[in-house]
Amino acid sequence: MDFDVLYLGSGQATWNGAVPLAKTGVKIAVVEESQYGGVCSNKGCNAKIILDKPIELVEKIKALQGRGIDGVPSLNWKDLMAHKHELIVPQDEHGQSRLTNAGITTISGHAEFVDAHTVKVNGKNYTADKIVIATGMRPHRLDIPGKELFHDSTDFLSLPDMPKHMTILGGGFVAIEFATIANAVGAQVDVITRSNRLLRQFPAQYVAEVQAELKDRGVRFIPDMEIKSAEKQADDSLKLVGPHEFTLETDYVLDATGRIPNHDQLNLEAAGVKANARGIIVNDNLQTNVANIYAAGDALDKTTPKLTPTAAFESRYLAAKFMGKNKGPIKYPVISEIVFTSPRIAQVGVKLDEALADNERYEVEQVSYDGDWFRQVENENGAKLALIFDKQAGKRLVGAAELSHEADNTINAILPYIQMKMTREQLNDLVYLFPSIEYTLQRRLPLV
Ligand SMILES: Cc1cc2nc3c(=O)[nH]c(=O)nc-3n(C[C@H](O)[C@H](O)[C@H](O)COP(=O)(O)OP(=O)(O)OC[C@H]3O[C@@H](n4cnc5c(N)ncnc54)[C@H](O)[C@@H]3O)c2cc1C
Ligand SMILES: NC(=O)c1ccc[n+]([C@@H]2O[C@H](COP(=O)([O-])OP(=O)(O)OC[C@H]3O[C@@H](n4cnc5c(N)ncnc54)[C@H](O)[C@@H]3O)[C@@H](O)[C@H]2O)c1
Repeated sequence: MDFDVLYLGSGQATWNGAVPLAKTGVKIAVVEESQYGGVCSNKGCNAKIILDKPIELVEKIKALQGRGIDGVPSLNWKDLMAHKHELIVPQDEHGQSRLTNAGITTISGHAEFVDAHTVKVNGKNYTADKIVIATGMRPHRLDIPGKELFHDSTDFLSLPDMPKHMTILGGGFVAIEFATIANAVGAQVDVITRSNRLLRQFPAQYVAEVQAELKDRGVRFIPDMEIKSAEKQADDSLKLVGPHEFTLETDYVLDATGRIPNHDQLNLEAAGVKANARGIIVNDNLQTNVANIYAAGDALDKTTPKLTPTAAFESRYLAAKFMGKNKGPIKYPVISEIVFTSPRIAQVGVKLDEALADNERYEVEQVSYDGDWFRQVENENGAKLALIFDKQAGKRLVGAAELSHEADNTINAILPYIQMKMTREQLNDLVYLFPSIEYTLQRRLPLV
């Protein structure tokens, strides 16, 4: 065999485990057909947050007008994009050197199975004892006439000029985060959804507040609408056509209707690996139906969220298994999620909507920050936190959700309490900085 372990794809689901595994002397190769480091590093989370942060900053400055700050700075898309390029362009090279510095062989090109132990790249066969499929997902594209006129999240993250009128199809993470960004830098934004519910995985009441805020800022929502076709007009604008004589003229269409796994391009049949439209099918050891082939990250058919931290967790789990350190099934910890809207919505553990629907089991404490002096330092109105307690487990804290500009920090602070099932005594032994979100939470959390 050429290698002990061959990883297909170089994203979070690969390098988090492959790098420490290589340091134990295991002979590893990674095949990558695009940019090293995968979607998150090159055309996902990192690029998005660079464009988002200045927008959050301006929102915070707006809230302090007349409270010590006079004047709102303007956002400049071209410079913002140049700043993004400066930070993101080196990620590809950095992603490759992170692997080679650990002694991993990198193979650039498209991988396809030849059999269960052999993968072909650029016409050359490579054999390995174990193979990990970590090939992630790509944007789903609507299959309608005129679809070639649409753009995806990767295009948006490199847009040289912000169009005057942007139309976004979909109501998920990408649609709403990018609507927030495009609106903030001055585009007229329309969001077209096939239902009337955005961001299904987040609390309905918080999503409604984010949607109302976006409407106030000028975003138009067109619910219950499925676009049937698109055509280019003489003046280069685009015309979208829907049922009941619906038409809309726009300058740019972002198709944000989800992501699909890349396994259809792996010749899985040659290895006999089973998959479905959601991803590669694995058991609770992340092992496919073919004993020496495993899968991790977005490539999986899984119910856990397809996010960077879950891909990294799975990658570390497999590496520990290959080191012989971990023989049991994967045990996911509580998982936190955030949508980078403005304000943000973040959550961890048991979901708020589920808790509200089951008051036999859960007790929900709704906390408003409007009367909290520390959270009013930035004059943020309407920020709120929900704490979810399990009545059947001694009223233990099992979930939390927050709507605020600081939701990421709050939920990160609450996560260890839930994951570690911390008691009041253990919590009292933590001496936090003052003033800080963690300090305020420490006093507020009624732990058992
Ligand atoms: C716009 C956007 C924003 C996001 N923001 C966030 C966020 O804020 N927080 C968060 O947690 N998650 C976010 N995500 C999700 C996150 O990017 C993914 O969950 C994460 O990248 C998954 O890592 P992965 O290693 O499983 O897959 P990927 O990062 O997709 O890596 C797979 C790699 O495999 C390569 N590949 C595919 N097929 C082949 C082949 N046949 N041969 C060789 N190479 C192949 C691909 O080129 C790719 O580099 C975002 C995603 C997008 C699109
Ligand atoms: N903040 C974050 O953590 C973050 C940010 C961006 C993306 N992501 C990850 O990336 C993945 C993809 O995000 P996304 O926004 O592309 O997908 P998504 O699944 O969140 O949203 C897809 C949207 O498109 C709609 N849709 C699907 N098919 C459609 C059709 N045929 N016609 C009209 N609408 C249709 C869905 O109803 C949904 O509103 C998610 O799994 C998410 O985990 C995470």
